[in-house]
Amino acid sequence: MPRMNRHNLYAKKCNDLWVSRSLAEHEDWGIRVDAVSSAKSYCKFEDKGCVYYHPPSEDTTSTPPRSTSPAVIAAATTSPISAHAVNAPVFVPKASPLSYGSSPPSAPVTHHLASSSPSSPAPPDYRQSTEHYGFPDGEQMTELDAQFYDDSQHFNGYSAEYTQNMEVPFYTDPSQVYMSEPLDYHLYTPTVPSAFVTSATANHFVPPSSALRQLLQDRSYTSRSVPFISSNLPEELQGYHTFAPIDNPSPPDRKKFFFNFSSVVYRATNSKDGLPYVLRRIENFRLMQQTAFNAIELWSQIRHPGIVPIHEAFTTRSFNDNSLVLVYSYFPNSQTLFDAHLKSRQLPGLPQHIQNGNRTLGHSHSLPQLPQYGQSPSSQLASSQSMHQLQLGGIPERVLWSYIVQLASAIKRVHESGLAVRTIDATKILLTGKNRVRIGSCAISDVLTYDQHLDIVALQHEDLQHFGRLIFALCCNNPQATTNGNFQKSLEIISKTYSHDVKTIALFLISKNHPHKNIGTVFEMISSRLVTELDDALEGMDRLENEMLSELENARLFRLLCKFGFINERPEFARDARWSETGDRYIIKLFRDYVFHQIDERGNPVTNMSHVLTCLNKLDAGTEEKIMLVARDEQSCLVVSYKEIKACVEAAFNDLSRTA
Ligand SMILES: Nc1ncnc2c1ncn2[C@@H]1O[C@H](COP(=O)(O)OP(=O)(O)OP(=O)(O)O)[C@@H](O)[C@H]1O
Repeated sequence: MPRMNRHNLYAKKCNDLWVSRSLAEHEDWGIRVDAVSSAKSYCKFEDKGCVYYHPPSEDTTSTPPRSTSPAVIAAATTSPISAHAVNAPVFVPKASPLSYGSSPPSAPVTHHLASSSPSSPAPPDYRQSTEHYGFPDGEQMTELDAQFYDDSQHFNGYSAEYTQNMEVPFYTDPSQVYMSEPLDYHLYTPTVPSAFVTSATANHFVPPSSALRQLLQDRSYTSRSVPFISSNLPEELQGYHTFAPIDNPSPPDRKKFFFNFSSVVYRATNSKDGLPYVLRRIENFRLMQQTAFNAIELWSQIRHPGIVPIHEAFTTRSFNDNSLVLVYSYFPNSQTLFDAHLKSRQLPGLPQHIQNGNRTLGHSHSLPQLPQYGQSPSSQLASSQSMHQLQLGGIPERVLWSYIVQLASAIKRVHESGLAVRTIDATKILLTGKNRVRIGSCAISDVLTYDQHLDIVALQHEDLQHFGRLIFALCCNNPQATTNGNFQKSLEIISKTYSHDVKTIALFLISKNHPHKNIGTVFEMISSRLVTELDDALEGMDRLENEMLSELENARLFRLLCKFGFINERPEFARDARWSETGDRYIIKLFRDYVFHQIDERGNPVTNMSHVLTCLNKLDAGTEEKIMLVARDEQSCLVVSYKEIKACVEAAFNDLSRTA
């Protein structure tokens, strides 16, 4: 004997518009019904032991003559349940052991739940009094009910894109009768109309919605990935544990950026806050005086969107040498500008993952890779000028100006703090998001040269020169664009492929003895570009706000699910039927079954997220819509509104909270 359809969404009445359903049900029971020939069908086994309810025969007087027209059959078997059809009386199980409770998703009600107010002193035991909520045979839907069910025609505030994704029917066969549950706009936080903030197109700083989610997933995956634990690394060091090297080249390729000291970068987790950090270790450096760390104090006060924040520094012998370790914020999946723009072009033909060398952490290999942050998305290829710039190996001018503005702003902050950056180099500037750059490895040079008493103005001049060299390198796709006799050729490339303003600012920055050379003058020169940058940044902010708005729903539903988790099946009340099986809690239990434990006509679990989302949102909004909840023994059912269930959930939760 097949399993009973305990929470079937359809009324199982062997008549009328339920013909396709009843046919299936009969087949379930091994009884063939071969006489379905009209919209007003009949059951051939009505008088031969059919287990289903058959309405009284007076109905048949108004039955139109049977038609054998295929069109009529199709209409009868494929049309979704209509408002009128829902009006038909719902099967109320009598004493027969073979009768099944049935619950359409929303049932017309004329009998209301007497009282489910959380404040009622003694909630009724609904299991004992459910007859009141059944439908007497032949009861008709009121005009009000009909209007109510016509609600499905109302405006659906969700975008077509969303509903397409979410409204997956419960059953695979679309011809089956299923009352769709439109997502009602007032149950949700309305999103900003796409005419104002489009989420499908890329902003200069924010990729399209789907790519943004993927990007964040990838970052989160990288942050949480369990690193390969090397036996050479300390297990614990100054409150950091789980060390993993990030993308460090093997010794022969390793450059000595910091005054002939080589450095290694690790990711490690801080025991205090549990967050991942980047630890840059300067190998074989012996710090002689504590005063060298004064620079760290100054740098740690600088908070700027264009600078990787430094947190602390310490010396250690845990790596079997004298090492200096500086701790920075971790930006998962970031790349250096060198890796993003210069390295890949230097080795044409080699796949990126090979060019990336022995990358250990930093990019999630097992997840599909997004286009690299800095590499040109199609929107950046729009102009033929950008195309030309890319063909020649440089980066699109819009991206270049974005980098110039961000880096200039970061340099300005540092110079105004009386410091010099000293790490303006493609290998030390990180691309941490779409067209977002941050200067990394700050403060190291200051610690390493703490005893040299260098002239800060000269160092700031040097910063600007390095800035100019970086622009040349990015435009010409050549890290040595200004050295080794390449300067004239590089200048020609810039003149041909970029605007006059790029050439002017690049030349100004690398010039040696310009009388007014400082970061303030740089800003005067690039002022016209700031507006575009600001506009794009603000537009990106709107986009992100909009993305966040759609996530607000998650919090609502999560809170609801938590409450269900607290209330349902509490072990300490397992034997206390008065608590868990009566009143509010009983309704909540049945509602939980209604939401999560639906089964289809074959007895298979229905795992339709759309149904769950719709129900939970209606519950959270506390709508007046009524649903029929069927007891697990299928001997009784309740008709309650979402509003009443909401009150039950609140009451039960408050009840628990009070005793907590
Ligand atoms: N704060 C950070 N967050 C995330 N990743 C970082 C951070 N700082 C550096 N990295 C990553 O660590 C890796 C190594 O950085 P490093 O500065 O050593 O680059 P490099 O190109 O190997 O330079 P060098 O040749 O000087 O060692 C780079 O892939 C970089 O993206």
